Amino acid sequence: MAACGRRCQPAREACAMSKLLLRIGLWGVQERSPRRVRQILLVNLAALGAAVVTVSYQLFYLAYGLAPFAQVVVLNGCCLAAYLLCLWLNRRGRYQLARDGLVATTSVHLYLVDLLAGIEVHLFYFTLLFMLPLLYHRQGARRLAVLGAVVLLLFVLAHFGRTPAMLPEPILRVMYVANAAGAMGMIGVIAYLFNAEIIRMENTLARNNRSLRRQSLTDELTGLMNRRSLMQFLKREWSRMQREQGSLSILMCDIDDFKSYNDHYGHPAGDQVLRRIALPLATAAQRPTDMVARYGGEEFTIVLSNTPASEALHLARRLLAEVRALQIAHAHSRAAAVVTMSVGMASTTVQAPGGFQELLQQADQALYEAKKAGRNRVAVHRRGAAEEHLSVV
Ligand SMILES: Nc1nc2c(ncn2[C@@H]2O[C@H](COP(=O)(O)OP(=O)(O)OP(=O)(O)O)[C@@H](O)[C@H]2O)c(=O)[nH]1
Repeated sequence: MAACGRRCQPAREACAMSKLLLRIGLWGVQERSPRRVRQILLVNLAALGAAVVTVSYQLFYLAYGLAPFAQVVVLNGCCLAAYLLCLWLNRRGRYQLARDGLVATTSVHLYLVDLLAGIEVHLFYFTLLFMLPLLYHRQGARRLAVLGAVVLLLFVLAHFGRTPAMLPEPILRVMYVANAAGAMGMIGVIAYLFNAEIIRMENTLARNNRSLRRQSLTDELTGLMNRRSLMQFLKREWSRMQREQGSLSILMCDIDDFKSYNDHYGHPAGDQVLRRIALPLATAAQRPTDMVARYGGEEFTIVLSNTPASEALHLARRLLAEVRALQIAHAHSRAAAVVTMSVGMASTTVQAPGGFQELLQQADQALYEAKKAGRNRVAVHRRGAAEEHLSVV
């Protein structure tokens, strides 16, 4: 129930008020469970509200003359102590007792005040009824219905069973309006706070969902897209290519002799290499329709939409040069004295049969050829008129 979200901006004052109420209602509360915090807040605010109303009445009796209201004044004093006790119980961690004590005290208090002085404070039963589902949300519908029925019964009994009012008509009218306004106001405040809480929860949920989705599509080590998002992207681009009669190229990149790099320099150093190599790859494919993903292990995949084979090959060569230019020493590589990579490339147009899985497979075959031919080079899967063949360039 802490801070207001961005939605509070247009209603800054209202937000400040809810913050103040939250601060008052949760003063000294150490609890973390949101449900428990809501209950404590509600009990504290209701106990404080009841205490304020009771004190107002005590002041009124004091000004008007205590004698005719002696019984009510004593009753008010006892109930005031009980409301304060509820606040104290919450601070001591006796949450259930505080809640039950508040509901019991309020029920009896309202009933007896009406019975003894006929002041129509039973209007506050509306507030109590509104609060019950929020206070006893775990109790089940049946128990809640029973509690609600008891409160309603008390309301009816108080309404028809109260003594004739001891106050003259104009004062009584004003009190009636004040009680009605007080009961409605308290319902409004509670509804406002809970609505603010629902909005805050919704925002948190949406934020968490976005973050989870990002995590499920991203490779943690390199920050590139992962294999799952690669597949989703390829599926989408494949359909787009077919719709728009375009072309698609795939580069499958694999670091050379990475096992021996790990063996000699250690796994953390290997991780660092993966991160460093991810950078030129990510910056190389920058069109919105391009994608770079970590396919798995030390293998990266680049998808280039609407890119003919000649352009894709140019990019592949540039990438090989950029990785070499990183100058990461690799004394145990069979390809060079620095870390290098091999690239397998496959391109297709809409006229070509097969799906994107086939294209991936072709790029993989080309990568195998590049490795076989000595690493640190590009191999292209070419589709001839009569047959397919691979060429290392
Ligand atoms: N540091 C690190 N190593 C990884 C990671 N994922 C895979 N590897 C390592 O990458 C190595 C890949 O080895 P191989 O598939 O034998 O290939 P290679 O040694 O690179 O040889 P060629 O591909 O034939 O050049 C394995 O030793 C894996 O443990 C990772 O996230 N971090």
